[in-house]
Amino acid sequence: MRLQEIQLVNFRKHKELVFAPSEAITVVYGPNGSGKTNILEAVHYCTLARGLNRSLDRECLNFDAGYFLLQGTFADDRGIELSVKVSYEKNVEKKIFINSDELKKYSQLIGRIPCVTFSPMELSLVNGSPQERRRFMDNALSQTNKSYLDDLLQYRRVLQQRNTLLGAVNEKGMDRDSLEVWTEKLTQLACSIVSERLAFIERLFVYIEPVYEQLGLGEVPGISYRSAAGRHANEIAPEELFSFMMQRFREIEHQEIFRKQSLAGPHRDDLVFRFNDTDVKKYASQGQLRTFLIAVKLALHTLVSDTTGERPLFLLDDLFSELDGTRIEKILEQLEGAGQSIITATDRKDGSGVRSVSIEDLL
Ligand SMILES: Nc1ncnc2c1ncn2[C@@H]1O[C@H](COP(=O)(O)OP(=O)(O)OP(=O)(O)O)[C@@H](O)[C@H]1O
Repeated sequence: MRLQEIQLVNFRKHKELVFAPSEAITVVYGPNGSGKTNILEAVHYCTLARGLNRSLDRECLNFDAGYFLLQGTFADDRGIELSVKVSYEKNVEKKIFINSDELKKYSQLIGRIPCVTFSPMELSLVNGSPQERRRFMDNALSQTNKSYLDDLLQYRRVLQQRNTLLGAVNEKGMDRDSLEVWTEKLTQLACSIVSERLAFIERLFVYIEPVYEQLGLGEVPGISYRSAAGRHANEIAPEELFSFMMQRFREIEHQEIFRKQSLAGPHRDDLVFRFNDTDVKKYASQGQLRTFLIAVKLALHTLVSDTTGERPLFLLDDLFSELDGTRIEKILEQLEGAGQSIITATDRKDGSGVRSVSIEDLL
């Protein structure tokens, strides 16, 4: 998948801007605060119906404007074009159109234009809270697996119902039989989510290893799933997962009623990233942390590409900072074979397959 052209009207800093990247690597360079990330964010809107780093629609509206409009033209690897329009008016829900047809739900856009991002804010995936890592798995899986997204949305609804019920048992002494029904429902969905996540992590690791090998830095990555259900879920046979989780819920029922919330399940699970057999979060340097995140994203890019048959768009914000020259060259070498990448940086970068575009020339 590649972006042919995008037009921005009243989006963030840009009143009007047209950007047409090259088919391989484009580096958009310029001073801090000149609006480079704003362009990546606009592309991200057209692929995932939202801005980068969970920004709100109204935050993306230019300070002096009452609406913003984005129009992107994409072409898949077979050359079939797809146009996406996102329009937002102050205090009104945004509208998204694919080839002029308005989408009923934003989730209909997910997966149509596969996209992988790297942004310094995403370093929290490696060194931040478990929620960030769960979000990473959920976003990645939702792009490639529609039934995962359905299960996840249903799981969230059931979780809410069960938490309400736990509250009712606690406060009003409600009968626990109905709790058992909701525990079963929750466990069924939890099992499919955890199984999909485990398979995803296993596959992702298969892709991370060669990325690190090609980087040739002598650093060895590792990744594992940590289940709030007690022990490493990847040690449990899939057919035993349901009874294992049900048993776990029985064990913690008193605690759950006391706290009025569900204390086990995929909404509490985590990932552990390792590096040379130590926890990345605790021992990696800034540059190593960034390299780890980039390696995860390069691996994800290949995984999505192999799963969907379509090479995702690669959006990389502020890619080069805190990386030494060797790391930058090695990463660019890997991006060369990855389809279209759009990178932002403060300085121009020249090299094979790389086109540098000054932000000033776009304004
Ligand atoms: N809604 C908005 N309306 C107008 N200007 C905005 C809006 N949101 C952000 N900006 C401006 O956009 C600029 C930031 O743009 P952006 O993050 O794209 O910069 P950048 O070139 O990527 O910078 P850096 O190199 O520091 O990452 C800031 O000057 C900010 O004030």
